[in-house]
Amino acid sequence: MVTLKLIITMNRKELIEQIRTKKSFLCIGLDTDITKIPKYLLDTEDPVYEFNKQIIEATKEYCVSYKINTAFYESRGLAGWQSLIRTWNELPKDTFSIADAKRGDIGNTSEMYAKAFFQAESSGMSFDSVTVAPYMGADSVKPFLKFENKWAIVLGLTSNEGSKDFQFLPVAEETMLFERVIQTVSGWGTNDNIMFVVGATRGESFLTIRKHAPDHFLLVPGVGAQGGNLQDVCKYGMNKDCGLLINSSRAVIYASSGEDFAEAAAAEARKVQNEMKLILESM
Ligand SMILES: O=C(O)c1cc(=O)[nH]c(=O)n1[C@@H]1O[C@H](COP(=O)(O)O)[C@@H](O)[C@H]1O
Repeated sequence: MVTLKLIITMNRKELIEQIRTKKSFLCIGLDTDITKIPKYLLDTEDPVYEFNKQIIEATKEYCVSYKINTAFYESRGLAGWQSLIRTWNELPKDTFSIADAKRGDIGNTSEMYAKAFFQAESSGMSFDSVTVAPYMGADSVKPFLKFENKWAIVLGLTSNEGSKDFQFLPVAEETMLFERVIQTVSGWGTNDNIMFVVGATRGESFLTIRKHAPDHFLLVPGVGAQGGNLQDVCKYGMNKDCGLLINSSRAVIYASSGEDFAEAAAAEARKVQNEMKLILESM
């Protein structure tokens, strides 16, 4: 039985304050694969939760956000959902929480997905935000925007190779599909309840994205294991409020496969935070 924590949401102003206070815009991804965690943890009741708890404790001063990729939990059935709920419960109040579930369906189904990640009374979890795929259009995204103080983080331009299959297709003269997505989705909500995912591997495209979404926060995965460049992302993607949450998952949480995994994760997070501090100071 999991005891629910007091639910406190984080709005845009509070997120910006956290970035200024911690001098960090790092989001740590808890993509916790049970086959990759140190073997000694497998003797505990909930190894994935135990791993996450130690990672969170060791890294919380260096980041402003945690992103839990739900696939790593859903793939383990009931035990995985329990690890997910317990981990959500451990997330510090001063961090912005992201359920990276990439949901989106017809309206009444999207509403159920929103309840699954936002409404603790029904699901046991209340994340600040959930990642949403926009392919099914307005009625699939808007249900996520009906929840007060909650955010939809909509896929804009993704970091993977396959992003070239559709996202760069021209839909009008000098307009690519990802641009149309960002222009249109921006009109469905505000920069207080919509962010966009933009892959760090797309450094050159941040200028284009900022033309369409100058004030929105961007969630930027792809630094670390996928090789995206932090300096380039900041150069082209930052706005006056910082406007970026940079995610790193594997490079932080698997910095060591030994019993020192939490200290190694802290050292990696500190290294990225130090770089971010210098960038913020030079803004
Ligand atoms: O929405 C995402 O978070 C996401 C979008 C994207 O374009 N690329 C991408 O890598 N992600 C996620 O970001 C994380 C990246 O993990 P690392 O490559 O290990 O840092 C994973 O959870 C991915 O699912």
